Amino acid sequence: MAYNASKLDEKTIRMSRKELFKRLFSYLKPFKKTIILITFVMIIIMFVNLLNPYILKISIDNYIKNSDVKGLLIIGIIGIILNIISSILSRYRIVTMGDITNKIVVNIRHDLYKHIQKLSFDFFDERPVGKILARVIGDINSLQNFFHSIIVNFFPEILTIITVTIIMLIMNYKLAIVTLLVIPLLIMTLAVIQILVRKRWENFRKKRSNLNSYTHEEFSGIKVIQAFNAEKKAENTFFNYVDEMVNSFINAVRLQDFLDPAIFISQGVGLVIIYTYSFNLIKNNQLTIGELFAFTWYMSIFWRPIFNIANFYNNLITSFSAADRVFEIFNIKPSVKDTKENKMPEIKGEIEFKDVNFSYDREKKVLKSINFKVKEGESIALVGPTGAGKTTIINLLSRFYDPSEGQILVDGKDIKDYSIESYREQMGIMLQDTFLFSTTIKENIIYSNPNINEKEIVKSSIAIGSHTFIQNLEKKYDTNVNERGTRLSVGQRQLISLTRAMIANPKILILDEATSNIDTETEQKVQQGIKELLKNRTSFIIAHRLSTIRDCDKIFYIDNGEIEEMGTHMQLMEKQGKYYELYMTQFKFLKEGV
Ligand SMILES: Nc1ncnc2c1ncn2[C@@H]1O[C@H](COP(=O)(O)OP(=O)(O)OP(=O)(O)O)[C@@H](O)[C@H]1O
Repeated sequence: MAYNASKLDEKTIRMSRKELFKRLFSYLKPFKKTIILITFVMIIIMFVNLLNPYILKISIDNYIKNSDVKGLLIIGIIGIILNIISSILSRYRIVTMGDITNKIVVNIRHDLYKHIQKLSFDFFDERPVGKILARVIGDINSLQNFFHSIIVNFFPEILTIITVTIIMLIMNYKLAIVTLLVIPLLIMTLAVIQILVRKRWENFRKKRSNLNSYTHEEFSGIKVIQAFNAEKKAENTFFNYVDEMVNSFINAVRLQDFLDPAIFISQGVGLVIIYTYSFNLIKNNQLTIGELFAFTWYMSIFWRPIFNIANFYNNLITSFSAADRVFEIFNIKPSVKDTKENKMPEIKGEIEFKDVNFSYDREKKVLKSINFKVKEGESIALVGPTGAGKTTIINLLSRFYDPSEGQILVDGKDIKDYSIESYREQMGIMLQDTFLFSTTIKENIIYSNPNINEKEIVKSSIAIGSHTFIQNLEKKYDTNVNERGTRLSVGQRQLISLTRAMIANPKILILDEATSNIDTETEQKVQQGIKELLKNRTSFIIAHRLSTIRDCDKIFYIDNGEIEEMGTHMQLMEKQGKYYELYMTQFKFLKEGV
């Protein structure tokens, strides 16, 4: 838990190779037919490639040796035609494979995006957004190499190695066996490098993810950095992250660079063995010159796929750590379980919390035995000190989290038993963090109800009090608000966000500090609008300014995760308890302030 910091390396859970391959290969299934066609094309290409040395052998042993120019010409033309066909097919194969690998990567990214969207708040609590981005973008891009290598290189190369080995064995089995002697040594070297390198690539990905997360956070908080003249400090931290990433990269690459020399040495040793051994065979007439030329050509055809497979192997090792990171997220199930098939019927609005306990981190209890029942259409205010648990009650009612213990009933039904979508579409939620998207005001308002018409938008905006300032903007409702709505003042953002919640026409309305940043004069107007819109809906309002919630049907005073007092404003004032104290403090403060 609680891993949400750029500098903390993520813990990745390694999957077994079998499981990884199973998951990766499942993405090849939709392209089965094209892959079969491509494999067929590849076999033709391979056949032509393997024929070339044989054509050379015939040319030398049959035509050059006997000075048969006509025969040489014919076999030359056949060779050229075959190679032209092979080149055309090669081009087709490369273009088609590129297309397939791109599509596969799009599919994985799409699936991952859809999956992450369904994950519950605790998933996002536990990791910085930058680290999620690193997986959705960087790690998935690395998988493209894997698929490209596996389809473009791996299968045809394996096929080539097998066929060339058979040809070499048929041509001269003694020479072939001698040639293959170096292979076990090579495989052992590759295996050792693989074991060591995988860990280093894993480390590189973690460092890259940290850098991603830090950069994302720094640019999001650039105003704070500039306000506190902290550019230099931020820059130094940034370069530390870059250094860590570069070092981890060099560490991995250094080890991986042993792969190529290992292959070169094996190939060199193989050639020396062939020439030494074939010298005696030719002397004893057990091998012709043409056969030797053809054999060495086959040898080079044999080593080319080994090089390519080693490259593929490189990709595979780097892709394993990327795949681990991608599929690890796929394995995370939303902690808030969705009962998709069970649609929530139309909500009337009776809400009951039955012995609800909750903890974000399974350690510290944030809500303790919360019990209350609210009638249909009532407005409830949640008040109390900072960190008391007010937003947490709203989070549970909105099903952003599920209670650790107890039940939340709406119209007598446990909300856990119904689909989240069918439940939330009957709610209007305005969160404390008024988040606007970088699009127009209109798009932001209709986010909760895309089918609403212009007239309704204006009507709601007038009721909430956002219409006047929107009319004064250069493009009115079509004005772009910039990322997170920075084009608007904080109060204006709240008004837009409030209009968005209202436009959802919800049965349950939740307003968390809806008017905390709006000036007193506008607020009075907004209060009137809110009052209108609260009619016929059950609503929960969190407010620190108590003047705004005096008229609510019930007020809950929350402290330290418990409901300490409950009643109307008048009842709680008469009781002269904690609510009374808070109210009087604010009242006195305002009076003195005035
Ligand atoms: N995502 C989270 N992960 C862990 N702890 C959390 C999380 N959100 C809130 N908390 C903790 O839960 C407690 C209750 O927080 P909550 O946001 O419900 O308080 P609040 O009454 O709404 O406060 P405020 O009036 O300041 O908004 C606090 O101690 C807070 O630190």
